[in-house]
Amino acid sequence: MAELVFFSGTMDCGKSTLALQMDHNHRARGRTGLVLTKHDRAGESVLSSRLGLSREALEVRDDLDLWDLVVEQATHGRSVQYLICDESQFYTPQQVEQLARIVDEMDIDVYAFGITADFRTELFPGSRRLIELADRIQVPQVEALCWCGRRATHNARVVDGHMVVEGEQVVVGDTHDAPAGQVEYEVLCRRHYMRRMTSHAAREQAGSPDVLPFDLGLCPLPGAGTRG
Ligand SMILES: Nc1ncnc2c1ncn2[C@@H]1O[C@H](COP(=O)(O)OP(=O)(O)O)[C@@H](O)[C@H]1O
Ligand SMILES: Cc1cn([C@H]2C[C@H](O)[C@@H](COP(=O)(O)O)O2)c(=O)[nH]c1=O
Repeated sequence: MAELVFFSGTMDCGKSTLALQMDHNHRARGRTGLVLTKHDRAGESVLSSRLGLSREALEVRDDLDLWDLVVEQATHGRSVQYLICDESQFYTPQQVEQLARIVDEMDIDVYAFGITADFRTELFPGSRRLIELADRIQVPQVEALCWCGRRATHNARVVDGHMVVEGEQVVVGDTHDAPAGQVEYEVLCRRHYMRRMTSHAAREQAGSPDVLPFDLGLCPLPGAGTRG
């Protein structure tokens, strides 16, 4: 029986890599599917992973009806046995409902990949609907880590090293250093998310003669790589 599976984790935990691997494995066994994405960092109509792999993908625009898309493929004699849906946090709730219908009424497997919450810890509307409707929610095996060494659970938005908690929900970006004044992201454990303690802020505090180690949450200095 087909399933709607939501592979969900923080940024940079390997979701897009897994999406590409799953597509590869299905295709290697002669199955035919569609690969979709929305607002990938690498640009339009591409699904890219930080490991360097990428492939062409169908860009999901807000007005795209995913049910109609699959029906149209079938009408043209193209068999669809699975869907890979990356960056699914950006899909509309209606599109997620269309995915569930595709699973139930067409018996097609749908594998969705995405982050659950934004930089304010609020659920993206698409992710909320996926959590509500998915047969299974699966956490990728590779953990992204906070600078302190703990498992990262939150996505922080950072500008010039400082965490921001206000702004547009959607700003496409990466976890690498961004040019001055531009948005980048850093994954943090909850403790450091709550304290707004990015790696940059922790380094600044550690350098200050006024700060005791306790102020860093008994954590080692950034880069030390052990848990506090
Ligand atoms: N140079 C590298 N060598 C090995 N693994 C890497 C390298 N760069 C990135 N990665 C892996 O890729 C993961 C990010 O993969 P990606 O699929 O882009 O993540 P996501 O889609 O969840 O944001 C990192 O957590 C890391 O495990
Ligand atoms: C937290 C957060 C993230 N985004 C954007 C940033 C990236 O373009 C994607 C996540 O991609 P990844 O493959 O999981 O790294 O989402 C955003 O727009 N708003 C946010 O709050």
